Amino acid sequence: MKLRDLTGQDILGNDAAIEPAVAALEVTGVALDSRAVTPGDLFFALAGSKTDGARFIDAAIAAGAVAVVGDHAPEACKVPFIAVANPRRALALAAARFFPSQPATIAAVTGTSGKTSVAAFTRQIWERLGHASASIGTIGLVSPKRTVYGSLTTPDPIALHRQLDEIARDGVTHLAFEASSHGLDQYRLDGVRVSAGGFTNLSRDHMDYHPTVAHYLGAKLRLFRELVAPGGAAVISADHDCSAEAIEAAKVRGLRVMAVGRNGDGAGEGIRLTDATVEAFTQKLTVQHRGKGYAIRLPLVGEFQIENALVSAGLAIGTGSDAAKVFASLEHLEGAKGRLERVGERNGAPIFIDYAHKPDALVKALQALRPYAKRRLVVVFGAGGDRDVGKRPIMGEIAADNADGVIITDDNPRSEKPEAIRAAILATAKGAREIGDRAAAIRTAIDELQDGDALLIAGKGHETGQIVGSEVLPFSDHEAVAAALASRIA
Ligand SMILES: CC(=O)N[C@H]1[C@@H](OP(=O)(O)OP(=O)(O)OC[C@H]2O[C@@H](n3ccc(=O)[nH]c3=O)[C@H](O)[C@@H]2O)O[C@H](CO)[C@@H](O)[C@@H]1O[C@H](C)C(=O)N[C@@H](C)C(=O)N[C@H](CCC(=O)O)C(=O)O
Ligand SMILES: Nc1ncnc2c1ncn2[C@@H]1O[C@H](COP(=O)(O)OP(=O)(O)OP(=O)(O)O)[C@@H](O)[C@H]1O
Ligand SMILES: N[C@H](CCC[C@H](N)C(=O)O)C(=O)O
Ligand SMILES: [Mg+2]
Repeated sequence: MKLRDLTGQDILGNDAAIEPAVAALEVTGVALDSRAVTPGDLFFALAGSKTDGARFIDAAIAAGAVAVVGDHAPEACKVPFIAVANPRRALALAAARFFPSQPATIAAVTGTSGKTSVAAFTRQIWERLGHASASIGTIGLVSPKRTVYGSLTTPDPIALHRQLDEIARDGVTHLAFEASSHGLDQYRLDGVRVSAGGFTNLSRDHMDYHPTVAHYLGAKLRLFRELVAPGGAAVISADHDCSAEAIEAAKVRGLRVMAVGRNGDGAGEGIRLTDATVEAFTQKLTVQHRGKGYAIRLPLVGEFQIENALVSAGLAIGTGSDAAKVFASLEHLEGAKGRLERVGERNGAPIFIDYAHKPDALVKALQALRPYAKRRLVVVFGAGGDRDVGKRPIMGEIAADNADGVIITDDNPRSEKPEAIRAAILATAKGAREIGDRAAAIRTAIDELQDGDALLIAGKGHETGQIVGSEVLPFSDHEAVAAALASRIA
């Protein structure tokens, strides 16, 4: 591929004038990290949160980079340097050129909570309707031919576009993926041909990264303002304070707005939830779409899963699937791993693993489990290190207010002192106990369960490791529960 194919005016903007000899350079790859450069690559020097990629230009050239793209030229550069106003966006668009195939139908979902669930549900709906379907997000890539564990919710643009190209060539026609606020803010998903965008909700999260809530919402709304293709669908949960702003952003772009939820547009394109009742571990729903009523038995615990299911249904309908078939398929949904997942019971008390690691999710998870606790509702949780410190006391208070027994333990301490993280939560979690060792905390909570209790183990969901310092130690809440239950039986 020639450099000009990756750096057209549409990618670089009008201020980038490239000499013909440079434009004709042969480029064999794109790279955003000097340590990953291979000979023939075009290196993108990105200013980041920890360091500046411009510091690694010489290292990239030494590794074989044939040209460099960045926003400010270094004093001396041994290979052609192309200056652009927005190197991150240029990288994503170049990556889309380099990895050109994409599934024909792509839905992206954003929102503080529910993205992983919506991506998984949308994939399952399409699958049931006979489409070769995949999802990409926090739990990695799930597709018919390959399943790859992921580390970021929205992968970096090179990894993302490479995966899109691979799955499209595998025959995947339908993809649902998660658009995190970091991903949107860092232009990781630019260049993806998004047919429909979904928006679940907005609550406190990532205040270590976004300077204000408005900035956080603004990042999420990039999905509608800039990324969903013209004429595409915007499926928006209508039951939140920010719903009107999201709907407005989509309308301004001329997208097909589908408002879903209790305030959804049941007479028109959206989906209105008209009734919901809990029945054992399922929920009976009635919904309305284009004026027609549908009854659905959703096989999931947690009121919030209704929102996720309706956004998913909207994404499938908004990309052309038959409404009646879509609603029928909701009866077969399986929750994403570690999302209010019932993993066992002791003395008749159900044990749930959930990924609630932010305040709103913790409230919702505890409220969802209240009907299953005739006696005590117990929660075991902590908070991740090197992340928003402000959420810790808020989550402590939520646990104290919404549970009858609270054990504060470690999540992923990362570079922080685990006892300091626990102390910040304990400060507001009145009556809570402290057991730092997560396996021991889970064991203790399970040991104490009696008939009529319910246990929530929150924060790590599907995770298979615990990040302590820079090490990832093998750890899974699922395995810890299984071990605790086995030790009681033996
Ligand atoms: C804070 C953040 O979002 N950082 C992301 C960002 O890195 P950065 O550009 O800020 O990195 P940096 O370390 O400052 O380095 C700047 C540049 O120098 C380059 N470099 C650096 C060192 C070197 O030797 N050579 C070199 O070229 C780096 O590759 C980078 O391009 O861009 C990188 C490439 O896309 C991401 O991998 C990286 O994610 C880090 C690993 C991360 O932990 N991100 C988390 C916070 C995140 O993105 N989470 C979201 C949300 C999850 C949720 O919703 O809860 C997600 O989508 O997962
Ligand atoms: N629609 C929702 N409203 C409120 N809370 C939710 C909703 N959906 C899920 N949750 C809570 O958030 C947790 C994470 O859900 P999920 O993984 O689907 O969201 P996510 O947006 O992908 O989160 P993350 O950004 O951490 O990857 C769940 O375990 C549950 O506690
Ligand atoms: N994508 C989120 C996941 C947090 C999960 C929680 N277990 C923690 O470590 O804080 C993050 O990286 O901020
Ligand atoms: Mg997720």
